[in-house]
Amino acid sequence: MFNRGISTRTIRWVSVNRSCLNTFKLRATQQQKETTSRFYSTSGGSGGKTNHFIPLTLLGIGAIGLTYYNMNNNSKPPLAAIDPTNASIQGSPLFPSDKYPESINIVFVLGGPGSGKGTQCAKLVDDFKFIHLSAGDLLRKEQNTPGSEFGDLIAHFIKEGLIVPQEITINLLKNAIAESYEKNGGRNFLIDGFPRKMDQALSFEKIVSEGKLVLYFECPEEVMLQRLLNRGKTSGRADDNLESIKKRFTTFIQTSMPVVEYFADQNKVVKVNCNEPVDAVYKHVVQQFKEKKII
Ligand SMILES: Nc1ncnc2c1ncn2[C@@H]1O[C@H](COP(=O)(O)OP(=O)(O)OP(=O)(O)O)[C@@H](O)[C@H]1O
Ligand SMILES: O=c1ccn([C@@H]2O[C@H](COP(=O)(O)O)[C@@H](O)[C@H]2O)c(=O)[nH]1
Repeated sequence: MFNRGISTRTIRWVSVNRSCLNTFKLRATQQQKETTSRFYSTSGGSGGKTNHFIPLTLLGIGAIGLTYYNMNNNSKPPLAAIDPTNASIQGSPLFPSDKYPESINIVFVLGGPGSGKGTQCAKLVDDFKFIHLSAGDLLRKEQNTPGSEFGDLIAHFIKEGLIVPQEITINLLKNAIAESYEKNGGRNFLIDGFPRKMDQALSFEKIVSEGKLVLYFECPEEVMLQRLLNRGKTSGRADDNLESIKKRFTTFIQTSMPVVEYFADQNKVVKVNCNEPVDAVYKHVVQQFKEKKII
């Protein structure tokens, strides 16, 4: 019924050749630099003519050097040609809200790493038969699928605490939702740890379905850090270590919080304090869901 495969158009950039992974790594490094540099970018201030001269000269030399380098390395595809984050996903929603007003309820579950999203989702599944789809779990599963051409790429982004190119994650989610819908019909879906970036939020609603609500767990960083370090003793996750955790926190604040704000502006966010015992947090969640008529 639904188109399962990751479309040719979607993966054209990945199947160019294996050396693409290096380009994505470059892209990942750029993603890190871009977000970090936001802290340092200031407008106006002390710069006079002499202050601009040196950086501009260096920039000019750099541009010439880069052009020369590219001319001699034309076996590598230009970054923009294969950069999936530049590609806007086209298509009509799998579940348009006018056709599926009631049968599909999408709840996005967001919160910092270790805030307890998975723990609370598991309880909602037990009590209310939600379908729980964790974007991180789907990515890890794809990463561990023998022969997956995305395996190395996903592993790299996860270890660096960065957001995997949206096409991959959205297609994994879209397929999982379609599969569940075929099997069970309309249901309440908890989409855990997604959308983590604005492009994902916009594309998902364009090609899958509108999000009805965002359950957002608010938690002090220190609490999340201790939870993750503790989980790391047994989880076997490549990103449950201090270095990756710090990167994940940075990505969350700089890249994922704007998504929460975007949905808050639409009055779709319910906020729950997760710095309480599991059952106390759960009580708040259930209460909020009842108020919003999700359950
Ligand atoms: N309210 C809580 N109090 C104490 N510990 C908790 C609480 N909620 C979850 N934990 C523990 O904290 C750790 C992280 O929880 P969980 O995996 O649910 O977080 P998460 O938000 O899904 O994390 P990630 O985004 O990294 O996947 C787990 O070991 C879990 O048992
Ligand atoms: O939409 C998403 C969701 C997750 N990721 C990557 O996966 C890891 C782990 O996610 P968890 O939700 O903590 O399991 C996350 O740090 C990202 O690197 C993603 O890229 N896109």
